[in-house]
Amino acid sequence: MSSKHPIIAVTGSSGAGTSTVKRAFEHIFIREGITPVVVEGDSYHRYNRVEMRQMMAQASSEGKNFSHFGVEANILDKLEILFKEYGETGTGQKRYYLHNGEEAEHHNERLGTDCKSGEFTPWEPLDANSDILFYEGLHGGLVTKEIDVAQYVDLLVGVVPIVNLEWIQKISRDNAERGYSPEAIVDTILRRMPDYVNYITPQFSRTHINFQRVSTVDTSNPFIARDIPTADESFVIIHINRCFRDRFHIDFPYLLSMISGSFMSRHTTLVVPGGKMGFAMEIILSPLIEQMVEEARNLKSA
Ligand SMILES: Nc1ncnc2c1ncn2[C@@H]1O[C@H](COP(=O)(O)OP(=O)(O)OP(=O)(O)O)[C@@H](O)[C@H]1O
Ligand SMILES: O=C(CO)[C@H](O)[C@H](O)COP(=O)(O)O
Repeated sequence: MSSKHPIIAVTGSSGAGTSTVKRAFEHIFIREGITPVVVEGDSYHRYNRVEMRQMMAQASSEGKNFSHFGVEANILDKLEILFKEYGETGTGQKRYYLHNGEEAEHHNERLGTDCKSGEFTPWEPLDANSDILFYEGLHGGLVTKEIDVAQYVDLLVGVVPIVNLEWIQKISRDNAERGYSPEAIVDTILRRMPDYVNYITPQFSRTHINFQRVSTVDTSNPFIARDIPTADESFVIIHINRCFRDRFHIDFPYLLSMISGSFMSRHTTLVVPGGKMGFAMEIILSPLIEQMVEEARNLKSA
């Protein structure tokens, strides 16, 4: 943990809604006058799309499991090094994984490169003089025997819909925005399942705060669902780790009075209507982030 150069990580499975939550954080940063450097977890994949397909075919022919959720398909030792370096000096390098032609065009224009969808941009230095590093991706809370990414994270947030909802969100997004067939997406979910259990879910016991969306409509068969349940068709369960709650003096009675329709289901767990998720994030997280950044600025100027 570094209080001079704080790191915030939003971690969740593919389709969980981490990109959506990232936008909520970006609004907080703009409003609070905070300059972040943003690191996308997908840029720590080890292989580009063509290489990954070759690796998956090879693993499959050997009867092995291989997916983006696992450690072998990613350079998580480098992610750990980035977090350590940023925490110590506020510096480091980043790159982007290009999911589609639109992202490729945007970064090619910016960098004068000719990268294609499914490839990485070249590594580039992080912008100097940032207030915080903001990571969004699959492995912000990862700990294995060899790698410990979580140790450097000052605020670790889990985004975890109930699993049927997560699958509906993934199938819908990958079909509409990434052009994959529903059958191909279900194959990906199945192939990733062992790594999901071994590497993704354990992270949610290390998070400081989890946001878990639960739907109030029938999602019993997520594989035939046509629409993503809307905000009004859901609640969000917000679980705050006890030590973290004490460190930042999180005041549940205040939150209950501010968020209409909210209630406590346990002494560390607040439930809010789905439509209030953005607002809840804002009033819970803004003061914590403000405090972290203020402490960091004081340390830097001391
Ligand atoms: N709170 C929400 N309410 C309604 N829809 C949501 C919510 N969160 C996410 N979604 C929808 O679920 C889909 C997946 O969300 P998102 O793209 O944020 O996932 P992700 O975790 O960033 O996935 P990846 O890591 O694969 O990019 C999107 O279509 C998004 O609009
Ligand atoms: O979802 C992901 C991780 O969250 C991967 O970024 C995604 O699967 C990349 O693979 P492809 O570009 O082949 O779709």
